[in-house]
Amino acid sequence: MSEHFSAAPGPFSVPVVDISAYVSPLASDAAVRARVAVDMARACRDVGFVQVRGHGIPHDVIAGLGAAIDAFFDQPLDTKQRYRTPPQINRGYAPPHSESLSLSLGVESASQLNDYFEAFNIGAAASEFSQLTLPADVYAENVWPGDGDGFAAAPFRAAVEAYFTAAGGVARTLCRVFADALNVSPQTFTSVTDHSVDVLRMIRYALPDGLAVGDVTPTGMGAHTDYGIVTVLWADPVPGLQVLGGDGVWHDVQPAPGCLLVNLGDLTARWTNDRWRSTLHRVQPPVVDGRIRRRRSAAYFHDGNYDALISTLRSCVGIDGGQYPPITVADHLAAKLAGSRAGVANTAAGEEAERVRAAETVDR
Ligand SMILES: O=C(O)CCC(=O)C(=O)O
Ligand SMILES: [Fe+2]
Repeated sequence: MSEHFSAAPGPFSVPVVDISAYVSPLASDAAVRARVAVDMARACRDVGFVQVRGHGIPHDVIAGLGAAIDAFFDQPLDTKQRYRTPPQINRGYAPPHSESLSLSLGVESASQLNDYFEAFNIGAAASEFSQLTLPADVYAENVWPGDGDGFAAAPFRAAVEAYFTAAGGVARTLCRVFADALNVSPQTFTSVTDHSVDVLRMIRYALPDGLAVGDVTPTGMGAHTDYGIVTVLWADPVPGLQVLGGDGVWHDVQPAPGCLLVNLGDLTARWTNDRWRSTLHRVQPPVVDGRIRRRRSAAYFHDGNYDALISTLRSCVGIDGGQYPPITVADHLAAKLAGSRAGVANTAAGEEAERVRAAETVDR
């Protein structure tokens, strides 16, 4: 049976799904979980973004992350630069313009005012998997900042690690929901995520003082799709994130109160033969009197084991066959990161690049 995978008709909105029945499965009813899975399936099919409520991350862990982000980024640029790593290592400090997200799709950055976000990345390190031999670049060791003027290293690390663990738990819970929503065994996910390439990217959007913006709208982070299985996003509840709807228009999206934003990545789109969407998004914080409103975010990327082979699920192939050849997580991530971090345009993303160009003509 073939299925039509176009966007749902009607106005754009990001559905809210409460996953608490999966966070505490022993205290919940199977019928309630089944309802959650149905709602999740619809959101993944129609939008590719979900407002996730009932995720179970304690308020103080989230508050600790916000304080840690402020503490690190408030330091002088020279101090932050000490924690830079080579572009192929997704760890440590990334100053403004060091990543070009639009190049991950093969679309050149149109302006110097693009990709002005700064980031600090941590991730799953090879030393945490002593029983496995993992590549040292993909599973790079973390670069933790030292004490600085007014910056205390130990509480920063404790807060960031606490959030990393909690967000990883949410990503794994989501995979249990996804398995039910796709009617596949939970092992479909657990078998490719026991040493998942997970990264937390903490981000701050700020324009350099005195920069003349003119009538250009700067883009904090260029249009892109995420690369992996699923992304769990915490963000300040202010405008900036824009999601490309099935209507070809960019829509502003903010986290709803008490919710984390969750979006699917390219590997899930490949797995499901685009039955579920890896949705294009970008960040464009509004400029008021030459200044942008403070915006912080933290994206937890759950990308799967580097050596996992992602082949379209049998139930999603349909009569036309799958459109994606099998690919390892490592090969897929390498092509994407070569674009965003090393400036080599990804030529394998023609369809997404087309959608970005089409939306740009609607924009202006
Ligand atoms: O800052 C945001 O809200 C989104 C960040 C994002 O899309 C990413 O890091 O991939
Ligand atoms: Fe993203």
